[in-house]
Amino acid sequence: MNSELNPKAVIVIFGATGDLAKRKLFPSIFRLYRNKKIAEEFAVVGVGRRSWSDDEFRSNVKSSISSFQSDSAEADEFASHFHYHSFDVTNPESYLELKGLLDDLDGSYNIPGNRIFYLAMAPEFFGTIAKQLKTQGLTAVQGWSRLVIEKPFGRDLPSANELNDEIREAFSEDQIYRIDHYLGKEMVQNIEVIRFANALFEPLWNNRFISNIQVTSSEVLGVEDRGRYYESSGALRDMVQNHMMQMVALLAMEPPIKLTTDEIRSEKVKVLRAMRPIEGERVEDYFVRGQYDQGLIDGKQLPGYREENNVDQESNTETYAAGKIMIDNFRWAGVPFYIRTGKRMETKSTKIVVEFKDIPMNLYYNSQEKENKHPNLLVIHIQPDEGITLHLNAKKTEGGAYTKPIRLGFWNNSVDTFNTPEAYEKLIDDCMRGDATNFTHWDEVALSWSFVDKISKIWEKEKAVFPNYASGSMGPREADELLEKDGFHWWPVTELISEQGE
Ligand SMILES: NC(=O)C1=CN([C@@H]2O[C@H](COP(=O)(O)OP(=O)(O)OC[C@H]3O[C@@H](n4cnc5c(N)ncnc54)[C@H](OP(=O)(O)O)[C@@H]3O)[C@@H](O)[C@H]2O)C=CC1
Ligand SMILES: O=C1O[C@H](COP(=O)(O)O)[C@@H](O)[C@H](O)[C@H]1O
Repeated sequence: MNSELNPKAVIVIFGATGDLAKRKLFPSIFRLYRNKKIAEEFAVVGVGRRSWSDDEFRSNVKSSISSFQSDSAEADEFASHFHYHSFDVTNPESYLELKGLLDDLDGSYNIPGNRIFYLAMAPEFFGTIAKQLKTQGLTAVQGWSRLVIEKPFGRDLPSANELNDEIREAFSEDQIYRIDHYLGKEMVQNIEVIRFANALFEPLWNNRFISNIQVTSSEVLGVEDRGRYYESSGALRDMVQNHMMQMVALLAMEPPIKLTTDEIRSEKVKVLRAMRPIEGERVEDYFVRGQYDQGLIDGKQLPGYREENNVDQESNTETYAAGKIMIDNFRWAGVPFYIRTGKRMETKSTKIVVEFKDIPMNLYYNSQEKENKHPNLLVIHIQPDEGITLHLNAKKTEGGAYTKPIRLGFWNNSVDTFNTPEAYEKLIDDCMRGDATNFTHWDEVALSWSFVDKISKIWEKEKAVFPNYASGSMGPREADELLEKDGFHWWPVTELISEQGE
């Protein structure tokens, strides 16, 4: 792992007048600046078509950080590092002007030619920008050049391949940082630590002791103003292909021989290769889709997906997906990894539940005392609360040989609330330091698309009976049946918390 501390660099944000830049990128850069994680000599160049002046751009930056700073001198100093350059990225001539600006900034901030090109724009522009950056000489610098690419990375394997070929003409794989913001989340990064730094878990982390693993990422928000994008995506492409599969890979991978980018990625790739392909008629046995209907959340009546802006009234797009992933290798043979994700669900929550098998003979359990049986669970709370709870059995105080479930908990929020870095902050920091561990390698992207494409091919061909779950629920009934037929049930995310949690 490369970790150059406090590197000096120019960050060029393509799409700097957009939503992502304002909500995530500027606040993250500000926190890095405040925590002295970037050198004082840094510059940010924003690119967009709008004809903003530097001052207009800087006031947009300042308004994006206003919620966590009140010192206007500090905000002014921070914003003074930001420069705006208006141009249409499809116009090749404009890149030479940008080059001139970057060279000047290198000189005035004493930056040794280190550049991050952050593409916070629609993917149709990624190939063009990458090509122009190379052909117009913006990457021919003394320092390093890195390309950060936002999602979506294609909408299937062929389109992802095409996009990859385009950007690979200008940047090598080790210069490309494909963002999966879940990999920047504190507790997602903690999966490896929980597994590989605890003598308690790793010996049990296999099909002899684990009965199933459940990964839930539920959202209360609907599709909001992203109907156009979402109609051509759906939950499978939007969440499963990237975030859900990455979490499964981290849960299932073998211990890497070293904590280096290549070793970790190589173990994740092996998991993705071992995933049983789900195709043809098997899709309905392994995967369930849903689309939200109207419903009540927090007392508010909300519209169904088909009534949202830019959504077809007969839309066949899924806003919910659940599935059973089987990893056909020695460690995991026979252990289902259940995943589910959806919009307009009961609660916003991302959790992993590792359910352990019962012990060979449980003295405290008989058929009359069914409620006594509580499997051991390890729950990794990813968001909104961050922590771990271990569900065990202890003696019931009221006499008799009865047990009661107890929980041992660790809550990250209560230790480190303010300082827990936001996902984008960590990822920008990693990229500045040249650490690509928490970004996805092309091999991971390709294998995930290959898995997901087989399912979407069937779903696109067969019209679903939608809508099939009410807003404010936990998804369609078929998702419960998916587990019931294996003798399991979803652990309700709202009941897995403790008083310290959500
Ligand atoms: N917003 C979010 O929360 C998330 C976004 N993403 C991804 O990030 C990317 C950006 O999303 P978002 O910020 O929401 O998008 P927006 O639509 O808000 O912003 C698009 C940006 O692209 C610029 N732009 C568009 N066309 C051109 C052009 N021809 N030349 C120069 N600039 C252009 C716009 O500038 P102008 O209007 O001034 O021309 C604007 O700055 C997308 O790939 C999206 O999928 C990923 C995860 C979350
Ligand atoms: O990538 C995406 O993620 C968000 C959910 O992210 P989270 O960090 O809030 O869990 C999702 O809303 C969006 O549709 C998707 O594109």
